[in-house]
Amino acid sequence: MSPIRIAVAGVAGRMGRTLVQAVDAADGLVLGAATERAGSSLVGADAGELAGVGHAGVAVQADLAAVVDDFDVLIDFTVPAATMAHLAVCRGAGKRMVIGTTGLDEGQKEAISAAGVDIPLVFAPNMSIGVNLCLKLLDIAARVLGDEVDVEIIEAHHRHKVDAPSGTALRMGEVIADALGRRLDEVAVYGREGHTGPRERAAIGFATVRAGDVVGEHSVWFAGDGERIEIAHKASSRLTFANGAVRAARWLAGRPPGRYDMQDVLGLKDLASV
Ligand SMILES: NC(=O)C1=CN([C@@H]2O[C@H](COP(=O)(O)OP(=O)(O)OC[C@H]3O[C@@H](n4cnc5c(N)ncnc54)[C@H](OP(=O)(O)O)[C@@H]3O)[C@@H](O)[C@H]2O)C=CC1
Ligand SMILES: O=C(O)C1=N[C@H](C(=O)O)C[C@H](O)C1
Repeated sequence: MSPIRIAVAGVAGRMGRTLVQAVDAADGLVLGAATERAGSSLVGADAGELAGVGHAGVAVQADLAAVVDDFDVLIDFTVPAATMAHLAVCRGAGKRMVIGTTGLDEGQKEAISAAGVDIPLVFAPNMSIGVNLCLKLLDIAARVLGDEVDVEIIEAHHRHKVDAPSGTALRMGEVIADALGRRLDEVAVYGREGHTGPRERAAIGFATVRAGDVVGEHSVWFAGDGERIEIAHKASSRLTFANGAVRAARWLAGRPPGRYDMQDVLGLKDLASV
């Protein structure tokens, strides 16, 4: 069977380089193309050398459309505007996509859903198995604990991260709000300062830390009277996300068009809930 040819967008970024390492280590996958922002000094460099895995024979391109015949699946962990441009190219050319970019607005998320009519794509704010298992655990915890507890989501990331709260924290909030029959946009409280008054019972609070080289940490509190449950995940290597993206790229082969997420890839939607 011929290998699945992967394109990595934003290949000079923290995730871009890690994705090239993960593709290099994966059976049945080969790096077919790599892109960077137009104007980057790294356009033209060898993508394998950039990622520290040796010469790959894949020169970094500024324009995804120019290399559209060189890949089967695009893995995109970049910035929202770039992801939207790449989505248009992939939709037009019938290419599959794995999208990990966070910080997208509602219109951009709708554009991803619309592209899912024509191409199969996986879109998830966190590709790690552990976080996706936590999403399932959060759904169960919220259904069991109901309105008896206060829910607070605390996340920490490295100093370079540009969006807050993290896409993962927001997804955790959505899962919990859905389980409790609440609307996240009505109950979310993003940070607190000054004379806030007492806590609203239905609120779902978010707290954000940006510091040092923290890869990604999420902790959800379900705090009641007399006890507190915490469901927490700590990523210590970006390979956990990159390996999840590689798994998603493999899973997409032969799928009909649709917008999927990592719960689909991992088969977690089939697990019984409470
Ligand atoms: N879903 C998941 O599991 C995970 C998601 N993420 C998300 O992935 C995204 C990237 O994170 P990270 O790697 O840390 O960020 P980086 O800033 O390190 O990487 C982003 C890269 O994209 C490049 N880029 C910008 N515009 C374009 C363009 N038009 N074409 C090609 N490349 C472009 C940037 O170039 P330049 O710097 O020159 O502008 C940069 O090299 C974030 O949204 C983050 O939240 C991160 C980890 C896990
Ligand atoms: O920017 C990051 O680094 C990460 N972003 C994702 C998010 O916003 O949830 C996932 C991961 O925690 C790392």
